[in-house]
Amino acid sequence: MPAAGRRRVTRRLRAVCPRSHMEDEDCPELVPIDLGVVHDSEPGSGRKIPVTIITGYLGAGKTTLLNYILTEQHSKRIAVILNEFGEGSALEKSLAISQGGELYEEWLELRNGCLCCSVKDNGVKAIENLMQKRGKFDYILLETTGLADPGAVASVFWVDSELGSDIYLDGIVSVVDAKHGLQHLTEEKPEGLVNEASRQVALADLIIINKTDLVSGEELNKVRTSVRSINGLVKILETQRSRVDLSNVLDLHAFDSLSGISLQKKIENMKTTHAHLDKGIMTVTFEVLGNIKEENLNLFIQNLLWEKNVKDKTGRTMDVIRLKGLVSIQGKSHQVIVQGVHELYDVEETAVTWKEDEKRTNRLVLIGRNLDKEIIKEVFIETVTEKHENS
Ligand SMILES: Nc1nc2c(ncn2[C@@H]2O[C@H](COP(=O)(O)OP(=O)(O)OP(=O)(O)O)[C@@H](O)[C@H]2O)c(=O)[nH]1
Ligand SMILES: [Zn+2]
Repeated sequence: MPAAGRRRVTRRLRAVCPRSHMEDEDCPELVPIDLGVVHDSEPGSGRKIPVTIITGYLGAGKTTLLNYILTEQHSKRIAVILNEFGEGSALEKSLAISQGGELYEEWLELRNGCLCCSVKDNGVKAIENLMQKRGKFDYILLETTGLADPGAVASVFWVDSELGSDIYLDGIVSVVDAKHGLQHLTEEKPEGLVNEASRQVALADLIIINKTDLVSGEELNKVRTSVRSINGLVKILETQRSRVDLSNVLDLHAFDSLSGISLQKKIENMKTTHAHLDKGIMTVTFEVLGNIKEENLNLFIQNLLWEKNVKDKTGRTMDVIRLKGLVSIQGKSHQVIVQGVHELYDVEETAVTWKEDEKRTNRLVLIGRNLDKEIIKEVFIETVTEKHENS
């Protein structure tokens, strides 16, 4: 039984991948090839290690950002995981650990290769095992390949807190190339697939538009507008050589209840969505007053993310990539935050209480395709006001 007021729902059979080794319970082991000095592993410290995913299209400036963080941040022992973590085939992973401005690289062997899908929790386990051998890191930075879907990688790390993992997902940072970003974002994929660049922007908690030295103010404006039209919630920074104030990148707590306060501000400041010309990804937000039941909220989210039976006017399935919300659950004095990535979602109480004179309300933000705000809002109202019997 999940602890009261805290619930992570994962539907593993659906949420993972079509491969056949789902039954395989073997844990891949990250093996440090050079077993050098073993550091204190601070037993029993109970401290959880944040993981920041750094994504962005080919050549956007991800590695430049990583290197910048490693040179700027001396006080933390940062582990950097490079290359195709989370993708199927590679047997070796390079893992670089930085300490005191020096970088140690290690090659890691994955015994049974696949870190994605079935082994998703084991991927985290592998890092935990390594920390046991090598001492704890303070922070983990993970660079995905330019064509990766960060949602899949995020799912690996957004693990059930009840599993007692040492690691938590802190945030997703996407680097966008100021010069070529627009071209990547508008690229048409066959069969109406979402292009990778848009997906990376949709999932991001922070966007860094990099290489601003290569574009005019007007071009930069276009990229910014395009990014904003996809993700109405994300913070956008503009950089050269990915030089960014690190407090904007690290410790975002974008996936836990601590983000409740900043989420509220962001939702309040969000401009109402403007009409969209393209059929790409966009952000919609709506608000419904009153208290709702948690079971009805679950039903709403599951219809959207799992059953995918919410359609737009023309019968197309609404495809939600990212979901965030602050809701008011009946009988709970605290605001509740809802988070979703692909088919995983989480409902968690925040530290913020509803004030006595405050109107109880539910605000949701959805990022995805074929989203029709009016229809979603209607479906939400229907679902939360309907009487669902307890069996
Ligand atoms: N002009 C300019 N070049 C930059 C800037 N930032 C990075 N670069 C260059 O762009 C190239 C790609 O940068 P990387 O950091 O390797 O990009 P990446 O996203 O890690 O690339 P992949 O891992 O290959 O997808 C390098 O040659 C960088 O030196 C910038 O702000 N301006
Ligand atoms: Zn790179």
